[in-house]
Amino acid sequence: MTNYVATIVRELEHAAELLPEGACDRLADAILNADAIFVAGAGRSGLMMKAFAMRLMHLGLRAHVVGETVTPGISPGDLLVMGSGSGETRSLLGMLEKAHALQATVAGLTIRQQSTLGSRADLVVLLPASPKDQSSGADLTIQPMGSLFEQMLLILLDAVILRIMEMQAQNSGTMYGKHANLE
Ligand SMILES: O=P(O)(O)OC[C@H]1O[C@](O)(CO)[C@@H](O)[C@@H]1O
Repeated sequence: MTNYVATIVRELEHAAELLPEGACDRLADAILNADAIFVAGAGRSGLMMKAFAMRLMHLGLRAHVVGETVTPGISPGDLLVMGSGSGETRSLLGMLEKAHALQATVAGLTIRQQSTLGSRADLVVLLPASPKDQSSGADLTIQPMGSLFEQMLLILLDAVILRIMEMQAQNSGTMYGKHANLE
């Protein structure tokens, strides 16, 4: 019987080796230079972005999830971080244009530089994976649709959190003080 867990871990190790140099540093710098950080993504990609926003909040940063009822408007000096494997998810592209019109910076985490998100974001991090239609990168994964992308998104963003912790001399203890206490 195939050990699927081991197969997924091998896919992740391989994809991690293909990650562009300095991706974490560039994202960490953009986050620390922003007044507030907004995150957006659809479906499972969106869930990974929400997990990231939670850790940004634990770091004491002003983090918001686009679409939540309590999310304020974006302003100049803010950063919108979007995760989309295809880089073409329609609901996200409207936000990208709007954020630019409002003079916010956009960071895009996607697979293809030639996608709309990859070509229009101010800061682009390319993740080696396959988009949901598996039109490219299918040799990297046996998993369905965008699963490898979504896993890499979570791992890369967790690495960005570690980088910010290092830059700010924070640790799990300082962050745990901001953990939800009404759960
Ligand atoms: O990451 P993308 O290309 O924006 O696509 C998001 C969509 O893909 C999925 O994550 C499925 O792989 C859906 O949950 C979601 O609708």
